[in-house]
Amino acid sequence: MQKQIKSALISVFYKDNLENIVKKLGEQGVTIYSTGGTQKFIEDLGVKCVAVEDLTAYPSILGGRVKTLHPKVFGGILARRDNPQDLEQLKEYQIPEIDLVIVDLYPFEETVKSTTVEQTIIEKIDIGGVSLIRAAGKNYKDVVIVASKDQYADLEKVLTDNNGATTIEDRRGFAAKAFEVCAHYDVAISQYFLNNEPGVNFQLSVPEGQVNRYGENPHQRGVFYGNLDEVFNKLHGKELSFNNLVDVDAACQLIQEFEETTFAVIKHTNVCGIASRATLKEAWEAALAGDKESAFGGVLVTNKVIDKTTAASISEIFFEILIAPGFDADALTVLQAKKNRILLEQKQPVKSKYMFKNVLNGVLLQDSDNGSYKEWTEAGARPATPAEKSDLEFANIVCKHLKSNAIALVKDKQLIGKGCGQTSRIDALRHAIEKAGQFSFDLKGAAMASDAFFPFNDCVSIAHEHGIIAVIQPGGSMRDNDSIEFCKTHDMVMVMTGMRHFRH
Ligand SMILES: NC(=O)c1ncn([C@@H]2O[C@H](COP(=O)(O)O)[C@@H](O)[C@H]2O)c1NC=O
Repeated sequence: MQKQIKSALISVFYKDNLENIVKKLGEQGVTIYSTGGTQKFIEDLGVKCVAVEDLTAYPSILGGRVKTLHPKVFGGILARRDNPQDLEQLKEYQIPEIDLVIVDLYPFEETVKSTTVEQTIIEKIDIGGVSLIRAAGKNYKDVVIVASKDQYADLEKVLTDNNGATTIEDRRGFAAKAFEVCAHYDVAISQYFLNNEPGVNFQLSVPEGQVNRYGENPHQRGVFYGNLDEVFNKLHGKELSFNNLVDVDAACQLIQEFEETTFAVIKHTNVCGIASRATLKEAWEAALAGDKESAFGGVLVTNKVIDKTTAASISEIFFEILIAPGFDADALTVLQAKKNRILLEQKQPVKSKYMFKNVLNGVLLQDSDNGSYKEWTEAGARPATPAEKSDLEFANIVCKHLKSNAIALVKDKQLIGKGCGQTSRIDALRHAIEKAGQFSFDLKGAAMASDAFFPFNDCVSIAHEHGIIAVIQPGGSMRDNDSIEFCKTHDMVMVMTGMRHFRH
């Protein structure tokens, strides 16, 4: 049923972009009630407006903490227009009906970001505004609720297209958004009180959901809740897909572990090629050489600005996405020659405090795996040489970013073989060795990382057969000694970090 707006209560924090609405309401003869600052804004536009204090016959008190919280306001919003007793009571207490409520809440989240002064933050917890939104949302059958400045344009459209009349579908739509606004607002407040730690309930409210073309597969829906623009400037290419976003995240998480000039190639969240070198072009070539076959259609990432020479070399292969902290202008020209590539300039690191996973009828939450060991224990035949040490450290980081069970084989800061997502560690090693063989890498003198301990000495024994001389692993198996003894008697280095990096 169409309903004409005859009266409105407006109480907004941000007044910008409200002019047209106020003027339209004025032209349409709508009675407007308003609070202090908003009232002044409306009157300055030359539109008539009734002060809420005049409606309630009560002043704004406690420095504005109580201004709209009054039965004369809430009665007019909550009264069911098809309920004779409600209407009778409105008459009895001289309460006018309110058909439209426009609120923009105190900016709580922005305030938390801009100050640590508790009192300033607490004062930005809106009480009256949220109550108005809830009341109008509850009575959506009769009342239109505009709960945020983000909806001014939608209201303006209704006022223009329909001359101030709304359908029940319009009002229900506004109500749905209204409760979303309140829920998000309350989650932000509770996160503040919880110091951003997980509470008793699982609470997360991420605004700005962007619908992906589809989910992991075309028959699945997908939505990204987050703000890509905060992290990247998209310099070229189409919209990122659901799977692209997953890979981009994996790529960023990996590359930010490296300070030296490093290039990596990611496929299905796993790193298939990575190398650190003196120059970017060398790093790129060494990363690609690690597994040229898998690199096809991959996500490429580096921690240095892309120069023209490297861009020309990268351009020779087919890739989906290239992420870098910057692109030289001439490099960009080279890379933009093909339209189907996505080029992302990364503005800031990807920081994620927690990870979530839906399981059974709930959600698992854990800290992100930002941990790294303090000091390793030498447990093999001899201490690692500086070159072995750097390869072991490199391999350990790479392994942390591979799906379990994972093994990474590294030589001269280049990934030369990896096995991941395997159901046994020994299979992961076999696969890593096969990959190294496929691209003719000599494993003699290579370093091996394992994401978790070795339950038997089979892995170190196979590694030894292929010339691998240094091993990094967390340790912690009941039979650690079997692997340790093997290394000791076969002149192999073994270091134990005490920190496992499963990635299920
Ligand atoms: N206390 C109240 O009764 C109350 N009623 C409305 N507000 C808020 O006051 C603000 C508008 O105030 P003003 O019109 O004075 O600029 C809005 O953000 C609105 O959400 C209130 N403020 C906080 O709760």
